[in-house]
Amino acid sequence: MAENIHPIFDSTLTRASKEELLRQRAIVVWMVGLSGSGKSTLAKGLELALHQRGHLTQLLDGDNLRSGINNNLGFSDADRLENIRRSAETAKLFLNAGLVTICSLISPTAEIRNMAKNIIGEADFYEVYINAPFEVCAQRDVKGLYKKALNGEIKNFTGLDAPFEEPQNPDLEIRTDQEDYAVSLQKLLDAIVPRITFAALG
Ligand SMILES: Nc1ncnc2c1ncn2[C@@H]1O[C@H](COP(=O)(O)OS(=O)(=O)O)[C@@H](OP(=O)(O)O)[C@H]1O
Ligand SMILES: Nc1ncnc2c1ncn2[C@@H]1O[C@H](COP(=O)(O)OP(=O)(O)O)[C@@H](O)[C@H]1O
Repeated sequence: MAENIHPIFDSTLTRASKEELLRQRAIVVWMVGLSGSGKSTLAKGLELALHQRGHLTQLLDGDNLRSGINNNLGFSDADRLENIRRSAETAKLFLNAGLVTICSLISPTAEIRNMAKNIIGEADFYEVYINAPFEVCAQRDVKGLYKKALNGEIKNFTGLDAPFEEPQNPDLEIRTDQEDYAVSLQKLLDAIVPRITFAALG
């Protein structure tokens, strides 16, 4: 626990000043779902579509974060909790810089997602459940991980021998087993664009 620290607080240059500069409202879009459900594909697509509409964005994807800031973490419960804690703290930095911040991490338990929501703040946390059943993800097996996990070559694999608790009350649910990429992306855009559209006050 950090002691004897005194964070600076600048009341002149606020997040609102930065949002005004960027002509957008900042938000954290937190995508939850099994490996292979479509998080990274949709996160990338959403980021590009928003960029093309003139928004400044930042994508934080689990695999990428685990290649850098989280590269000392594995897939135990404790490491996943720390992985999400650091990822949420990182997202909060981008949020406070006024960016539309898109996070795509499995985030497998209610405890983990609540922690992320508490770090970021409920008002700025938009949870999207990218839902595809385990069997569909295993069939897709984009990275060959399901085959390895089912052969016992990977331990603590989400949905197999590590838990995945479905979000009970997400802000948005996308069924990637029932709708194609274009439909899924459009649903995301319909939900997010109004929330980041800048409307000058007064
Ligand atoms: N055991 C196990 N279980 C699940 N996933 C595994 C595992 N080992 C490696 N991978 C790869 O790690 C990516 C998930 O990392 P995350 O940081 O999103 O996971 S978590 O939120 O901490 O649970 C995940 O990426 P996605 O497929 O994009 O979800 C995998 O590429
Ligand atoms: N509606 C959809 N949205 C996103 N991806 C989809 C959809 N339908 C099928 N897919 C496919 O599912 C796979 C998802 O892989 P990926 O985005 O890497 O998942 P994750 O990041 O959750 O592990 C891709 O091969 C993608 O083409």
